[in-house]
Amino acid sequence: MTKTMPKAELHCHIEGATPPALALAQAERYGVDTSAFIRNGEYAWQDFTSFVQSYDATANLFRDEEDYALLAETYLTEIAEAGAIYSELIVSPDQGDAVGIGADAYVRGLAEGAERAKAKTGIETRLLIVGIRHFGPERVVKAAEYAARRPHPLITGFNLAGEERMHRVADFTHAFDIARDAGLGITIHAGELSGAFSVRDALDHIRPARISHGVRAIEDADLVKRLADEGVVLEVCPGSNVALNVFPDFESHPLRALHEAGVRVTLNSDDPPFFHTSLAREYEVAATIMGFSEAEILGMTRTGIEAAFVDEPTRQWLLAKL
Ligand SMILES: Nc1ncnc2[nH]cnc12
Ligand SMILES: [Zn+2]
Repeated sequence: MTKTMPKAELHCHIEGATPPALALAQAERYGVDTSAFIRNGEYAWQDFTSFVQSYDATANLFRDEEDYALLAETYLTEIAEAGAIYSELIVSPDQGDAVGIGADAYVRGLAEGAERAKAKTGIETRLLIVGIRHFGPERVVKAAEYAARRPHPLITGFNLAGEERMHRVADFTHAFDIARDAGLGITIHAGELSGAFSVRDALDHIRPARISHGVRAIEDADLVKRLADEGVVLEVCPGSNVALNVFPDFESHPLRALHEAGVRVTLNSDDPPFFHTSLAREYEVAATIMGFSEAEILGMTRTGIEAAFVDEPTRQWLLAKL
């Protein structure tokens, strides 16, 4: 039912979108043993900590500008062929530093991949700079300062990801102030690994337009009402949440409850092959297991475009495609 529907996503970590076959090809090229993190053609991990280890090992298979161009082009072409018209990729300047090419070459490569995918398929892409929470507040400030320099026109937003159980949201207000003052769109991972308090902290200290996940707000009815009243958009990633055991199964996932409470929700894939999902599968699960109608799903896509970190002419152009 959802196969031919137009799709949009606001939340995908680009290295987390590496198809295992591409990771294996990169590993072969650089002579890397992948047996610790790829088994039988699938990513291997047991919990959030080992997921991050597998994620980082995969990311480190991309070592020059062209590698990052290939990664972005591969992923964006795949989702465009499945109906995606818009994608926001979460990108980490720390990753450019980790592989020794620096943030500028890293971003240039990803942007080149986005341009190639757009030329082939028409998909529109923006890049959101992410600070990594478990690297600590100082490194996150550095990521925000990098984003605030607006090193590439496709960079339109700032996010905070990583281990949510480390530090408190209030430790990152300075980083978000820097990003907000630079005119970037603001979103933050909260209410995924930690509970409703983390979402409330994000609203109180950061005032984000959107929240990455936010689903554990469901633990607090007053907070759900606040999200609805304030029109904060949740980037919901059901497949990721079930894979990481935030909720035991799709039947008990709160997407429908949040939607019925009037919260603005969108469908996203997070780190698709790590969580045995794809943007197309998220749409299909919403239809077949969660029972959303075609009109409701189209409404979530529309919400995604309304909340996208793009200029107004681009937003209107994307909305006209729905
Ligand atoms: N699901 C997730 N939560 C927090 N940080 C992440 N980085 C990549 N995927 C993530
Ligand atoms: Zn995420």
